[in-house]
Order: sequence, then C-alpha cells, then structure tokens
Amino acid sequence: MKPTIALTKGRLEKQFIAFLESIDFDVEPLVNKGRKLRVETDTLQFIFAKGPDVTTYVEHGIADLGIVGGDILAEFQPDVYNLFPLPFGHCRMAVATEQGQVWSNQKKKIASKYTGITKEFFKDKGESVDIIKLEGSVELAPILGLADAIVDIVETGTTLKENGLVIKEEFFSFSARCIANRSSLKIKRAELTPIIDIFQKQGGNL
Ligand SMILES: Nc1ncnc2c1ncn2[C@@H]1O[C@H](COP(=O)(O)OP(=O)(O)OP(=O)(O)O)[C@@H](O)[C@H]1O
Ligand SMILES: O=P(O)(O)OC[C@H]1O[C@H](OP(=O)(O)OP(=O)(O)O)[C@H](O)[C@@H]1O
Repeated sequence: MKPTIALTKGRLEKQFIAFLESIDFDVEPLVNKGRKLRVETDTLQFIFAKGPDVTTYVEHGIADLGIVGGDILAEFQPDVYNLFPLPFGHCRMAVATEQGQVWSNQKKKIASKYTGITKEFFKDKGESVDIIKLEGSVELAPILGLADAIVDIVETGTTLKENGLVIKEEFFSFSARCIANRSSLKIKRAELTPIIDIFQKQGGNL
C-alpha cells in the first residue's frame, strides 16, 4: 500500500501543489484530477478533504500524513503527531469589531467558526462571553448586529477592511502543518521518513 497523504481542499491544496512543484515533484496528476477526490501517483496516494476531515482520516490511520491549517489543529485537537510547519497558509487568529465600537464591560456576543478557540481565548482572559457559531462570512455578524465581535482568520486584512471592521487583538499566528498518524510513523517509518524529510528540509528553505 502506497503512503497516503490527506490534503485540505481549497486554498491549502493550491499552495501545497505549488510547494510540491517547487521541489520538482510531478504534480500533473494532482493538477488534472478533475473532480476526483483520490489520486495515485507512482509512489503516493493523495486524498482531498475539508480540513477537519483531514485530521479525522489521519487520526484513524486511513491517511498516514496530512496537510492541514494550524487553526484546525487548535480547534479540534486531534490525536495525531503534529510534525512541523509548512511555508504557506500563514494567517493570524484575531478578535475584530466594527470600527469605533466601544468595548464595554457588559457580556459580549462573539461570532465565530472557531468556537473552541474562542472559548479558550476568553476563558484565559477570565471573560464570560456568549459564542455564536457561524459557518463562514463571519464578518457579517457585527455589521448586522448579530454579535459584538468576531474571532476569525486574518491574512491580508482585506476582508475586515472592506467590511468596516478592525482588529482588536491578534492572539495566534499559524501556517499549514504536516501531521502524521501515530502508528503509521512506527509501522511505515521506512516509507514515510524520506517524504517527511524532504517536506521538512525543503519547507525550511522556502
Ligand atoms: N484567508 C486565508 N489566507 C490563507 N489561509 C487561509 C485563509 N483562510 C483560511 N486559510 C487556511 O486554509 C485552510 C482552508 O481554508 P479554506 O478557506 O480554503 O477552506 P474552508 O475554511 O473549509 O472554507 P470553505 O468552506 O470556504 O471551503 C484553513 O483551515 C486555514 O488554515
Ligand atoms: O484577511 P483576508 O486576506 O481578507 O482573509 C481572511 C478571510 O479569509 C477567510 O474567509 P474565506 O475566504 O475562507 O471565506 P469564509 O468567510 O466563507 O470562511 C477568513 O475567514 C476571512 O474571512
């Protein structure tokens, strides 16, 4: 059985393929996969899934390695080896509010896709908040009065800016990371070590 790598679809998939290309890996089967969710090359099998599901496939040993955002690891805390950062997917997690919002002492409503991270953040501050779970377009929540603030990913800051929001506090910087199934690292050490080494070494050079 070829080693299996689970890739996060979307942004990270594109950036990971560019990374593979930069280390002279033949990415043609990945680039031309169409709607296929499983692609085999001569040496590897790739599967494509949403970030939280990448961690599930790796945790269950269906995938040996995974490429996933640090945000997903912080939110879901899967039981996997969190091996090393990759040189793409750099973002920050931030609390943001409407420009000019007065931050009173009253209990706040915080909207986020990341309820676990939000809960931990305010718990560490000793502040009790009501958390409202959203699935995306989180920046809408303060504008429309659903929440006082959001906790969300910021990369360039464009989405915040174009929606009249400002960062109140940044608290977590992260990038994409390479994760591994705990047993695979022992059982398939011989096959996985060269892959891990090249990702880690080349990642450091970019
Ligand atoms: N604006 C961003 N810039 C860079 N990386 C990002 C950004 N937003 C998210 N990411 C990273 O990419 C990963 C995948 O995000 P992406 O937006 O592609 O998928 P998603 O969160 O499942 O959203 P969607 O449901 O729109 O596909 C995130 O877990 C995070 O690590
Ligand atoms: O700082 P920026 O460069 O503007 O990037 C940040 C935006 O990117 C992500 O949203 P995404 O595009 O994944 O859409 P979503 O709101 O549906 O999650 C994130 O949730 C922010 O909204």
